[in-house]
Amino acid sequence: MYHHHKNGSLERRAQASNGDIATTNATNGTVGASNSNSNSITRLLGNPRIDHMPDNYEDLPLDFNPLVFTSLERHLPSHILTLSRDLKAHYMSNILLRYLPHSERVRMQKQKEYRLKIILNYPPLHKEIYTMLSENFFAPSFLRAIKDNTEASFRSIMAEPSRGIYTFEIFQPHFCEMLISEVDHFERWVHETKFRIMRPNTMNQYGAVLDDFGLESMLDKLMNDFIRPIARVFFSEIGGSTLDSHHGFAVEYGANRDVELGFHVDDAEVTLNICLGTQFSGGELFFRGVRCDEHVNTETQSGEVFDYPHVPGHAVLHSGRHRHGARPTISGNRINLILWCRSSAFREIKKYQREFPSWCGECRRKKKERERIAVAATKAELLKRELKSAS
Ligand SMILES: O=C(O)CCC(=O)C(=O)O
Ligand SMILES: [Fe+2]
Repeated sequence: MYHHHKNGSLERRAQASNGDIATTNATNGTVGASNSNSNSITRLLGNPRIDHMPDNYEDLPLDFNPLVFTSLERHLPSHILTLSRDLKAHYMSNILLRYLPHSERVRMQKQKEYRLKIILNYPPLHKEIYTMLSENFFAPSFLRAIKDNTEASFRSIMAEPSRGIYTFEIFQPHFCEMLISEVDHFERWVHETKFRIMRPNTMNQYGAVLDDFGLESMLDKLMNDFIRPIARVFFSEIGGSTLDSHHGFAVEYGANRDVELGFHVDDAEVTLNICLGTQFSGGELFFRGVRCDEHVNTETQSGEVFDYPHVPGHAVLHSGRHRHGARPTISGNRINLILWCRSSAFREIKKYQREFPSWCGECRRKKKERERIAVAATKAELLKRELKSAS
């Protein structure tokens, strides 16, 4: 991500990526894992068992997209196929890990150990927020819209105050309070035990990664069951229907906290930003148009300027490439839950796309400009011919 204050250039909000990978390539014949100290234990069948019905892995905490596991299961040797789902998942994880670069594998392993160390030691304050209980978490209007699962039902609870920016009520006040006190409780525990934690990203001094202290699976459910259905409708051209990993964290502003957040784009296809509270003034989000990598620092067009004042319990859903920042929180405290939702499929496809992306405001503007010039040239040419034949 890129970040700039008033005059500099945009900063990239750096955060170690979540470890998405491309699916493995099954060749014909046997795919042997290249590990010198295990001869033949991890061998896959080259041809899938078409008649085998694979397990569903969506509810397991896995390092890779559950769909990869479902596909890969058809390639398992028979002595593995009969094992429990957990063991099969473990076996397949080991295979998949070998397709990652060494550095990525090390990073994932370190993250796992880090999270485990926290989870084994940190005593949660509100156990009830660690598993998704939609009736207790969400505003009734939001739940109804998700249940209906149509564009019309989503539109009925949403505003789109500026192109590509959707706002709606999402959380019940009570749930916001519990989340805030859980984050406070965690911060206090960190302080008291002198535990060295990692901040959500390079731009925040404060705030906590919710995924690190036990909320990962709850947030995964939030993304899969509640946000992806919406993103599928409104962000389909930027991978909204294939969101498959997330980075979930809380940002805190006010006295003894961060003050503001500079201009940046997120390391996300789709960003969910929910204000949890409490009492504050200032802290507005400012948006300045969607940009592709190439145009991230280009000028803002007048139609792209949009400011949004946060409302507790309400969410803003936007493209991660929508350039934005947060104004200083002038008084009080503001705490927001941020869920960066990513699509490994979209990122993979993007690598091979040569055409201009239609979702970039600058690419669109340039294309229009080219069209305008072409039309003007054609008109001029026609006029010239008319004049010629008239004379
Ligand atoms: O403070 C906010 O509401 C914005 C936070 C944000 O943009 C981010 O964390 O990526
Ligand atoms: Fe952001």
